[in-house]
Amino acid sequence: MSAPVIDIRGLVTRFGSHLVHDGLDLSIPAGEVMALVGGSGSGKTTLLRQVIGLMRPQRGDIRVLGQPLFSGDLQADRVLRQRFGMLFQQGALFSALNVLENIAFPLRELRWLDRETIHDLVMIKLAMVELEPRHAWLMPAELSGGMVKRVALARALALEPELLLLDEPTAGLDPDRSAAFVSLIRRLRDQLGLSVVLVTHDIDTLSALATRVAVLGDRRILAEGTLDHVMKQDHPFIRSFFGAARHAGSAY
Ligand SMILES: Nc1ncnc2c1ncn2[C@@H]1O[C@H](COP(=O)(O)OP(=O)(O)OP(=O)(O)O)[C@@H](O)[C@H]1O
Repeated sequence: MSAPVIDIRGLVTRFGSHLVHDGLDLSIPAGEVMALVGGSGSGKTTLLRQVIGLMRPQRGDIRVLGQPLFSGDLQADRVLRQRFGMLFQQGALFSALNVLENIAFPLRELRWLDRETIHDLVMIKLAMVELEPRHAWLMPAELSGGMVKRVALARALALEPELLLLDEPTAGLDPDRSAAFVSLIRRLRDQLGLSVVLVTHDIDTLSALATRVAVLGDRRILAEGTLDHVMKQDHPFIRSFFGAARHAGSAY
């Protein structure tokens, strides 16, 4: 198996007296699409926030792309953060910036690209997510839910990351838009050779995208492996989450 893109050891997360993760271990191999599932409040989003360095755990080690997070070396931390992209649950676009400026944001932060190059790169990213050049001038409030997700995905891909993290990528989309967004992610993943980690509640999204599944529950990883392997594990959450799929027989 290839080297892990994310390696988490002994993670402990606490909000006041509320213990969310307690000695959680998880290793995600490169090249996989790992779906992270778990009950509401099991700590999936918190885990993603920790992996991108937005939150520091009370205890434990997180290595991303072989590098420790929070190394204390600001330059090394910045370079590491440029190697992964994150799609937040609601897109998290800057509402005062238009589409072009939103996608350009991480490129401008590099401080060494000129205006013209940034413009050209943004147009390439827009085409990658199947939007048109005219969409560059729209404000986030003028976009449909599906377009917000595409713009947020283009921004997450702006720096050509090796690792893409997606928090509920299809939440809030109708079935057709959801299926179209899933096939876009799958195509980009194949074309760009990305490793992907996604949090999802949606069994259709999971079965269409994931090559591996990790189940978060009881403050740790309950099961991890292929969908077939995980579905066979005997745990109340796993039984209820995958129950419909199991009854559907060969559908998954
Ligand atoms: N900043 C915070 N302050 C206090 N508690 C928090 C904070 N962020 C998360 N929590 C709590 O930590 C737990 C895990 O939250 P998290 O959002 O990671 O769960 P989740 O598995 O992503 O849930 P969902 O599927 O409902 O989005 C929840 O009980 C939540 O209330």
